Amino acid sequence: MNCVSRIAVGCDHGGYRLKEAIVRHLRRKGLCVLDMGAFSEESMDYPDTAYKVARAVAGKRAYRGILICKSGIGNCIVANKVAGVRAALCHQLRAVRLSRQHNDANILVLGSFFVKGPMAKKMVDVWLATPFEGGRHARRLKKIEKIERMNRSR
Ligand SMILES: O=C(CO)[C@H](O)[C@H](O)[C@H](O)COP(=O)(O)O
Repeated sequence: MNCVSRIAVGCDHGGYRLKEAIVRHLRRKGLCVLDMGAFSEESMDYPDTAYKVARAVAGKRAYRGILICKSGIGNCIVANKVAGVRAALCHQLRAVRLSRQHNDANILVLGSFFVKGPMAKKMVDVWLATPFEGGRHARRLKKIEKIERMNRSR
């Protein structure tokens, strides 16, 4: 099992079933998965797991993260509060590719109300396989990092 490229995965109750399917999919591919919950469909608060996954990615305990809730919106809001995280909420394959090519997204956020099993797995595969293009996009990410530093100093 490839634990060098550990992927942290998290969800709330609304994303639980899809999270379970994606965790199985990743493990079948031989990837090392850090399943940070939720572990049932019992109602819970998405910030709890979204923050754990974001910290795991920002802290380099996972090289990528995947977050799932009903819309994906709340998870994305939480994850992007953590410096070093570039979380992208995607409902289409094209957005998934662009999130990697242009934004070097390190967390993929999915909404279970918008994306179902087979497409979600395809999106994850594309997301993991698509490289960052660098160049002008790297210049823009440096500006985001500068904003993060300025925010920390306030
Ligand atoms: O973050 C969200 C909304 O922006 C997620 O979609 C949650 O899954 C959703 O808010 C949960 O709603 P519920 O009525 O408490 O199940």
